[in-house]
Amino acid sequence: MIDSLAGLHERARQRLDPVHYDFFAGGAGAEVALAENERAFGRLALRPRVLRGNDIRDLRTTLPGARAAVPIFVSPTAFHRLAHPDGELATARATAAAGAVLISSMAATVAIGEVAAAARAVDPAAAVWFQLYLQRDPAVTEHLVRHAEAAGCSALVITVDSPVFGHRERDQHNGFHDLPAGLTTANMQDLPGGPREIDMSAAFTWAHLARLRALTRLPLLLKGILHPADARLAVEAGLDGIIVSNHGGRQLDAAPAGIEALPPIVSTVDGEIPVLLDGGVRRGSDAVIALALGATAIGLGRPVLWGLAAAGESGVRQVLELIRAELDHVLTLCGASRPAELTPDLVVPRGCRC
Ligand SMILES: Cc1cc2nc3c(=O)[nH]c(=O)nc-3n(C[C@H](O)[C@H](O)[C@H](O)COP(=O)(O)O)c2cc1C
Ligand SMILES: O=C(O)C(=O)c1ccccc1
Repeated sequence: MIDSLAGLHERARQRLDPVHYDFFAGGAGAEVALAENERAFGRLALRPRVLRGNDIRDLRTTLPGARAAVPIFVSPTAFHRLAHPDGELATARATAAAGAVLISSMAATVAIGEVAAAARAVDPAAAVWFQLYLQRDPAVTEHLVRHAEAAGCSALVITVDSPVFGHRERDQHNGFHDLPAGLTTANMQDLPGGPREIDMSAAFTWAHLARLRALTRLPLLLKGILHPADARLAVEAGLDGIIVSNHGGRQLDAAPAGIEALPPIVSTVDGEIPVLLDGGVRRGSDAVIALALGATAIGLGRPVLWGLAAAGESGVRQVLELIRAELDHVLTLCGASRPAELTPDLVVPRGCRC
């Protein structure tokens, strides 16, 4: 039986240590950006087309380093072994089974080599991307890149919305700072000079990104873009894609919702590179709205964590299958056969005369 996302969320809440639940669920500051991610979808309506002969549908989507069965990616999230003992291995198997793209976090509790191998054991063509924050010590950044390459990752995702770590008041109140004994940030253990902490820095510029560009032939995507001027700079810098995201409301609390930031970015990028989106996608209708506004694929952060905490690999499979089935259903109701047929005129503000 497949649960609703709300059912899986509730089961996850019951099973998780409340401190770890708060770490997964929480956002920065007053959690305005977190709430707005979901609310902003609620302010948009889909204006469907009819009589389009769309009884056969095709959700396949081409992305940098990935031919996905669905326009869905698992957003990078830290510490999956806090949610379930199988951690990122379970997430990798379920994501590969769904034909979605996995973005594995540098803050994973399983090393990228094992994560990618678990995905490929399910589907040899499974796409796994590696997410990293540029590290102040360039030797550490380079090692992470080489580990991702050796693991067979097909793209790198550089998260650029975290010059400093967001202020998470729930974590401060709960005193949550470190992983419990027995869990480690596995990607940070086998590095020059021994284990390192994940390091964030406000000193990075586009010049550092150019150096990374010269370091690897893997496709590079930037995650955490909200301003169209930065999207344009990403195109000019030769990036292979961008992910529009406010980091699930965990960084700048005054940030707009990803879905609100998307349209001007899609205009500026003008089809030159794919524009992906995450934040607040909870329903197939949210996914279709984002695709219609020009996203090539949508990401799921917390829903995957709820599935994982509720029922391990099976729970993540359920989450991905729920969103896929709803996406297909809403696509049908909107008169489209393929994500690429969705156009911005299908999306209108709720409460408008249309
Ligand atoms: C518990 C948690 C950990 C996260 N860890 C990372 C991370 O390591 N790297 C990263 O780029 N984004 C991280 N994010 C942000 C997600 O990639 C994503 O942008 C966000 O969760 C999407 O919003 P959603 O949770 O509403 O789907 C994290 C988010 C959560 C909830
Ligand atoms: O990025 C995050 O939101 C996050 O929670 C995290 C936690 C530990 C290390 C890196 C990121």
